[in-house]
Amino acid sequence: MIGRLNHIAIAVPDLAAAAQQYRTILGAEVGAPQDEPDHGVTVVFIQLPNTKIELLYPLGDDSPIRGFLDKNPSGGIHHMCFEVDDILAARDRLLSEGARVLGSGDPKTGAHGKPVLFLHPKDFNGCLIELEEI
Ligand SMILES: CC[C@H](C(=O)O)C(=O)SCCNC(=O)CCNC(=O)[C@H](O)C(C)(C)COP(=O)(O)OP(=O)(O)OC[C@H]1O[C@@H](n2cnc3c(N)ncnc32)[C@H](O)[C@@H]1OP(=O)(O)O
Ligand SMILES: [Co+2]
Repeated sequence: MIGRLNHIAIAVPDLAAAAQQYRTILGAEVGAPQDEPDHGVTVVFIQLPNTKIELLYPLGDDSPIRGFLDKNPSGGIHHMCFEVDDILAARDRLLSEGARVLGSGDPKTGAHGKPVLFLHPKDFNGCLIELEEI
């Protein structure tokens, strides 16, 4: 069911500083900040040869990553995103296996304009998993 690793997301306390670090010290190809109000974050994507890094910064008062940054003030790996062919079939299979799908359970449109869902970290060894339909 899960396919390629689409991105690894890192929540950061300073988005501009983190982007600059990846651009200069790590010599990576760094995109421009993208506000995603529907998700409560501003994101910066870093293109790598085999996947992407998604830098995350809270946007708005009820950002879902605010709590994470309060607990991890220096930042940290926030989630992994796997690609799936059919996100509704994936969701239904996960629910039938007892996994929790976060939010309403219906996919939202993610940063790439594709449907995404999130699975509770407590159900997957402490890792927050995002699924993105390709
Ligand atoms: C533009 C879209 C973009 C894209 O790629 O397309 C995105 O990726 S948007 C990314 C931001 N959106 C989300 O993360 C949505 C899903 N996340 C959530 O709904 C929340 O973050 C949630 C429910 C996972 C955690 O919320 P919160 O921290 O406020 O809740 P709790 O404090 O009750 O946490 C419960 C429990 O989970 C642990 N936790 C929280 N976040 C993570 C994490 N990222 N990885 C692993 N574990 C996490 C937290 O420490 C609590 O554990 P406990 O042992 O009970 O303390
Ligand atoms: Co993501």
